[in-house]
Amino acid sequence: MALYRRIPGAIAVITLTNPPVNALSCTVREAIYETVKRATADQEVKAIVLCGANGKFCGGADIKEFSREMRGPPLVPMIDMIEESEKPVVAVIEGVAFGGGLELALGCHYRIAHSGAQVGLTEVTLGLLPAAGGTQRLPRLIGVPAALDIITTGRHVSAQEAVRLGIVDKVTDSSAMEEAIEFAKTVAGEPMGPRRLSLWTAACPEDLDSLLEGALVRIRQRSRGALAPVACVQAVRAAASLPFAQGMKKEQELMAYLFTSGQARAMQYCFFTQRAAARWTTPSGASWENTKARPVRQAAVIGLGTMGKGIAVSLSRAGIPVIAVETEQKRLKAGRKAVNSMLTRESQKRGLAEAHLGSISFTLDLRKLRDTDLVIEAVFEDMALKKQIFSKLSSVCRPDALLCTNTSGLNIDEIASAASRPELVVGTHFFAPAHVMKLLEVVCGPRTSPVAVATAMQLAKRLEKIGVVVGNCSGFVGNRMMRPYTEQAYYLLEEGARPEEVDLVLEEFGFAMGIFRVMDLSGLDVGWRSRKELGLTGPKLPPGTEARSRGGKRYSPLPDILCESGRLGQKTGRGWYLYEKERVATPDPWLQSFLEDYRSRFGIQSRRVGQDEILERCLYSLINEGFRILQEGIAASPEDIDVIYVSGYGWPRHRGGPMFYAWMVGLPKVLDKLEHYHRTHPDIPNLAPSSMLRKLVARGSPPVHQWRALIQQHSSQL
Ligand SMILES: C[C@H](O)[C@H](C)C(=O)SCCNC(=O)CCNC(=O)[C@H](O)C(C)(C)COP(=O)([O-])OP(=O)([O-])OC[C@H]1O[C@@H](n2cnc3c(N)ncnc32)[C@H](O)[C@@H]1OP(=O)([O-])[O-]
Repeated sequence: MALYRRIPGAIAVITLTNPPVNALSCTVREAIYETVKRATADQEVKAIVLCGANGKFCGGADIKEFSREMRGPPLVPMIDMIEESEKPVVAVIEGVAFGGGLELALGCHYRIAHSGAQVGLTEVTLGLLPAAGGTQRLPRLIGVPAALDIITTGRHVSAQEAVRLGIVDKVTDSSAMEEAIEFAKTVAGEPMGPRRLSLWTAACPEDLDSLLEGALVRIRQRSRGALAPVACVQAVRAAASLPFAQGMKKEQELMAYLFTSGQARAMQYCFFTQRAAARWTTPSGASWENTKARPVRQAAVIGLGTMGKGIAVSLSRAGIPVIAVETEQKRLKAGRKAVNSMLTRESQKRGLAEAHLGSISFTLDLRKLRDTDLVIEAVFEDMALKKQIFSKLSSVCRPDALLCTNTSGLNIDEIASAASRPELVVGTHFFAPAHVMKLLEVVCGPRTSPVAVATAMQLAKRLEKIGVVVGNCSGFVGNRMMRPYTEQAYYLLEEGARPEEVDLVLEEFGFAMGIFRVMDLSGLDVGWRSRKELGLTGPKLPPGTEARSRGGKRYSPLPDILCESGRLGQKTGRGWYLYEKERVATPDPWLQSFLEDYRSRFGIQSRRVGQDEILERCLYSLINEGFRILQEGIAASPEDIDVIYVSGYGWPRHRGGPMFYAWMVGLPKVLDKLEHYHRTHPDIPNLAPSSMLRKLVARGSPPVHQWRALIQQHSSQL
């Protein structure tokens, strides 16, 4: 809908009305055509003001319409009609002007923004490109370099930066509407020719080719294999080198190619599943709709290690006062110093005023937590230590305080058994660095109450994180699926592959980093500690245990041997790679001869391992574990698993997520390959296809959004 009204001063006001974000649905487009025609035809109207209802200008084209047959009037001629108006059209940008919303504003002759507004051509984040003239008008308005950056990244641009770049003509702290109306009166009657961007020429640097080549290099580093950003570069090249009409033709051609691509489907799937994750439910019937979260006015963090520091900064950044607790003065002092410098960097980076930050106090005294609403324990991954802390917290905290643990895989219910109110114990699994990573696994134990889940999910939203509710099992969802993936990587090395070969395949697939480079970055000792905790190596391993078998299952001692020899990754300059120059991984000849010795020691015949096998064994074993997790009800839906992997484990967005990817590849193929690899490696039981996968194939591989209904027939642990 678009409302039309006349106001004094010969002004017509057109208001886009399509909550919640005034998306340019078919109905809205029809209404814009109608109202703009009416205003331009009305002799008494001297200027037009275009705005959006509910404090938002426009969230762009209606993404929900993309999976349906497109109906209604197209956007491009609609925007051309506005641009061709002889009467000035002034856009009032409040809240957001994203994608087609900004393109609509670029068709207007003037743009007035509120200081809190954000603009952007975000289509690339949906696997598309700006296809309503954005790739042609924005470079003409602000020049090729700035437009190239905004279009290829899809980043949100603040009003302050937008006026600096010239995207908007004016920014106001007061009413942008009133400002726009007064402004419209001042330009009424002026010729609009000079304000039509399609008639402008895009300012571009001498060496356009190296600018565009530079952008392509950054795209390859940032999102290897993604089609949309590359198409964006081609469209901007057209803006810099072709007349408007030809440039528009190029834009449309590129959009037609992207619109039906699997990558666009995958990225739009990510858009909606990320939002759906907030609509959590549990089999008990508790859900985001019927369970009220408790207020969190003050929080506490126990332990100022790597995770604790990041969690404290996230809470403070959200304006929540924090009490940070440590056990020793030395660690407290170091923690305080680190947290304060992280906060300073954060507030500078985000332009956050000191006033916005929640205060942080540091203490050795747990009793200071008596009035705290929520405590997050982030100490060493040791069950006994965590239980000790939860027992102490039960005696000092208010009986209704929420007790959260940041464990990355220990049993939530066992930790809860040490607390006087196990129903208020919930897992809040942050990802390193905790003040950067978006994902928060909210882990439910069998006794965790709905109010605890609701409060933790509300906290996730407040911290601008993506909360996903998962059940309680070793490694929860994310880390549990990483285990078979990592094990396969080790087995591939045993059988003849090299770390750089495995990593290349995974990076070509779209991961920013392959598994061996990731392990070297986070430190091989992290996995070593949890294998020791699980008794797979180290002091808990029964003497005489076969080197390459645990409980009748294949086991690779490769990473243990590296750790025992002090090769812990980047932090020791050696791991799976050599790091002579800081952070630059180079293949290590030592590792090559070590692997050859290892294979001959265990009588393993080395062979050339193909790229397909590397990809399939790593990804399909991870996906298979995902099906087991769905089967056991540890995750409520495949969509939740995909959100976890895309927002917490670097799974490339243009691949949708592991479960969506499996469906795109074809479930019968995944099943077939798993059966093949399991036959070849019967000592790796987690290669055996899960019954959920078999069931879905037997049911004709229904689309991902239909799996949930099938899963609910199984038992849920949520
Ligand atoms: C031709 C042209 O070149 C091309 C081709 C295009 O234009 S392509 C389109 C380009 N547009 C975008 O990339 C902007 C996408 N949206 C956002 O970034 C955010 O939504 C937001 C605007 C910053 C608001 O954030 P929010 O946190 O306040 O609320 P929310 O929870 O995110 O959203 C609230 C509800 O609105 C829904 N929604 C948001 N934007 C939508 C859109 N463009 N189309 C359809 N639904 C949309 C969303 O699914 C959710 O629904 P539900 O879950 O409640 O059922």
